[in-house]
Amino acid sequence: MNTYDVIVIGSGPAGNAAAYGFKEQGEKVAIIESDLWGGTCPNRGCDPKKMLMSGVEAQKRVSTMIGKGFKQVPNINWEDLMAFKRSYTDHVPENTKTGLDEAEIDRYQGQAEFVDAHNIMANDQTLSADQFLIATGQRPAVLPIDGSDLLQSSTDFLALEHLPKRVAFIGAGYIAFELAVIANAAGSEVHIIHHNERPLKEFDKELVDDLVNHLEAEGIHFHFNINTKSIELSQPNYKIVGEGFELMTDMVIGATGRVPNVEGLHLDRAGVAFDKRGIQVDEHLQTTQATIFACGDVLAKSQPKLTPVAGFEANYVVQAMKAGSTEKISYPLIPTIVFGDQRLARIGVSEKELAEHAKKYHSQTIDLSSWYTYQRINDQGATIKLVYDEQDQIVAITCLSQLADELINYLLLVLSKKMSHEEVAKYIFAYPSPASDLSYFI
Ligand SMILES: Cc1cc2nc3c(=O)[nH]c(=O)nc-3n(C[C@H](O)[C@H](O)[C@H](O)COP(=O)(O)OP(=O)(O)OC[C@H]3O[C@@H](n4cnc5c(N)ncnc54)[C@H](O)[C@@H]3O)c2cc1C
Ligand SMILES: NC(=O)c1ccc[n+]([C@@H]2O[C@H](COP(=O)([O-])OP(=O)(O)OC[C@H]3O[C@@H](n4cnc5c(N)ncnc54)[C@H](O)[C@@H]3O)[C@@H](O)[C@H]2O)c1
Repeated sequence: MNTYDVIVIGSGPAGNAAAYGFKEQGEKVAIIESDLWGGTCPNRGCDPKKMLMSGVEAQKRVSTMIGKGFKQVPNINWEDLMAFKRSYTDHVPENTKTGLDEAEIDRYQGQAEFVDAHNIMANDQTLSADQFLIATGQRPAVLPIDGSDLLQSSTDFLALEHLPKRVAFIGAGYIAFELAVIANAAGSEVHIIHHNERPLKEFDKELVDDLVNHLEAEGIHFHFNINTKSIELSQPNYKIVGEGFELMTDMVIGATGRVPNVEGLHLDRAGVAFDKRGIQVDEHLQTTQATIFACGDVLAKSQPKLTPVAGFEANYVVQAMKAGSTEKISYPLIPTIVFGDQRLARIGVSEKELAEHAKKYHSQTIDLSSWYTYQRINDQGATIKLVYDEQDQIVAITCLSQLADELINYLLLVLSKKMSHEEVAKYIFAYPSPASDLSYFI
């Protein structure tokens, strides 16, 4: 039987980063992956989505300049854009494997199943280790409705050879917004069906409403307060049925969240507790079994499920597992972005906290469209909202603009370092750029 110091389960951003970390610490390490090496982010998540989004960004930059030197909005050729995406994704599993091999981290392909707290099976082989790290991520949730087998997922969308004429998304979170923008820009008729009237509920309502208005003007159809009851196959199309609602479409994407990959692991045999949100861990990312830790999307934790969060936890857990005991994990500020031609980005105290203690906070919304940074790119929807506490300290910021993804990272540094206006004003930022506006916000 092959024996290791540590076995990592899952080769996504969490597991892969941790495996290298253990190796650098001089441990004998193995990693088990049941599907594509590299995990969700580079194969069927962030990275392929952003490759497709780059086509949208190029198109939308021209469309905001119509009448200002440009006459025509360019069409997106889906097949070519997909080939561009594949030029990256096709190499991810092989490159991931090569990297692990070069680092002398043993790889096993197969669904990992615990035998007990020190032994695991992968592809009929039993492996043993002193410690395990579970980093098995999440998969798309499937709505429990009639015809749920007809639902497709973000994974299917990101691999579409040909774009259907009509696409409907059920759910109005990150995935629906981002993929809807891509499909709409590439020429599909796009519908987003949501069960209440509050899409993207982790983001500021005022700016979400602005984003919805912008996307409606771009041609995306929103249907709020629709409880989807069933999906029917109406060859060759699909009929989505809700109360007093029917919609014909060519593809239905379920985008109602993601669920942790825990079932196949036989966690009960290893004494690892979990619930429907994921694996339970303490503040050292240790599970209910002392020798088994977990990190990344599979955790039952409230931190957003994002690639940089998975990487942060991986770095932490390598130290925690090696040292036996370290300080509790302490998360820095975590910025989040909904990508699109208009990007919605936020940082700081959660919308839930702001709503629950509304009296403690006050805010200011600034229309940035006439600021030179945004005027020069004709970004007419550019807005920033700053939320302050009773001491007038900034506690949360939401921005909506073509440059929000850049701006939020500068604001992350300013907020993390608790920089005052005077401190920000000491720096000379390159002009004109989103950074050169910083001292006017802070
Ligand atoms: C469409 C989409 C877009 C996204 N966009 C962004 C974005 O723009 N920015 C961002 O920060 N995040 C984004 N995310 C989230 C990001 O992809 C995840 O947060 C990140 O991949 C989590 O990493 P992980 O290693 O925890 O899990 P994963 O990347 O999911 O990796 C887990 C791995 O474990 C494997 N596995 C599962 N069970 C077993 C088992 N029993 N045995 C062996 N292996 C197993 C899986 O096959 C998988 O490869 C996006 C996600 C999706 C779906
Ligand atoms: N840009 C990014 O960072 C990015 C992009 C994509 C995905 N992600 C990650 O992937 C996760 C999953 O994304 P997601 O969009 O699937 O989940 P999500 O949790 O962001 O959104 C799911 C949405 O579906 C709605 N919903 C739930 N049940 C419904 C029903 N029966 N009918 C209609 N709507 C329903 C919810 O109210 C919610 O708005 C995200 O939370 C995030 O962690 C991140």
